[in-house]
Amino acid sequence: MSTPQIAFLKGHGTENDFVIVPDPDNAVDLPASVVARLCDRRAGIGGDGLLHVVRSAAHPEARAMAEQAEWFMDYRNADGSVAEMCGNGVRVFARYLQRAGLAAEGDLAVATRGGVKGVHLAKDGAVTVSMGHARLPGSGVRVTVDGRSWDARNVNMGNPHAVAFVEDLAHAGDLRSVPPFSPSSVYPDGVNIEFVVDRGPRHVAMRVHERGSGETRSCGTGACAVAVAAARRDGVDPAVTGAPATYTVDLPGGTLVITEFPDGTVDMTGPAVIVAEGVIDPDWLETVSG
Ligand SMILES: N[C@@H](CCC[C@H](N)C(=O)O)C(=O)O
Repeated sequence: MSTPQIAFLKGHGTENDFVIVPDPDNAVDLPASVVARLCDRRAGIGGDGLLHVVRSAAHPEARAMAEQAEWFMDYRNADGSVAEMCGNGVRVFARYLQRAGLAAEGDLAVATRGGVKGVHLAKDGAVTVSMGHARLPGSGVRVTVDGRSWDARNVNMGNPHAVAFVEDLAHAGDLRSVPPFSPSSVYPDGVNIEFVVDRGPRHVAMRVHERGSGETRSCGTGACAVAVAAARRDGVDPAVTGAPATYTVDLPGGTLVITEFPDGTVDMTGPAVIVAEGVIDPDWLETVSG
């Protein structure tokens, strides 16, 4: 039997780039090995991750959310591993739905492994995601790169982050070749690590080493974790002041604006772009699926 043709798109949010595979009925088999080949920048299409677009009702992990959100973002990292949440991914996912005529400008809900997220597609092209609550479990960790080490704050945005304030972003070294953190009891499933410097009042810049993808040019959940960690470091807690706190976060691939509200929820706003679409060559797919 010949392999069926599978459509894909390519998109990015602040240069965190994704292969998008629309598959409403959850009919496409995407084992980790195939995802890793599709995300390979030389032998595949290339991406920091893959967005498998499935109707919630058709996916066992999302069926319970189908009443609240028609579409499920089945997110995979570039190495094929599964993650709970991807902030830039949700924005690009929503942009794809809009482009495909499956969502309109305004509000929609997207199911993720981290729960249902509210998304707003604005007229000016910006996309805002209600990311839910940031959790800051007490335990900190130590992050070491090239002989330098820093205390890092443990922030959970549905997925795990360790946020380290450094003197210079260059001190994070070559994050492509040096995984800066080894598995520990604090993060048995691995962790995303953010390196942060100040740029001005409520304005920071960061680099990130993503679990399952290596250094990327942006990470939405990471930017939220950084904004919340920076606020606490600055003595700002919206739950105490009763006023929202907004931080601007510069990343190598662009800028994200993060607001934490008095109820502890976090909104993230940034761009989302579709750059191409095509068809995966069935012969190639057969060789990598083998
Ligand atoms: N790039 C994403 C985060 C993707 C998941 C992450 N690598 C993990 O394993 O938790 C974002 O924009 O949030």
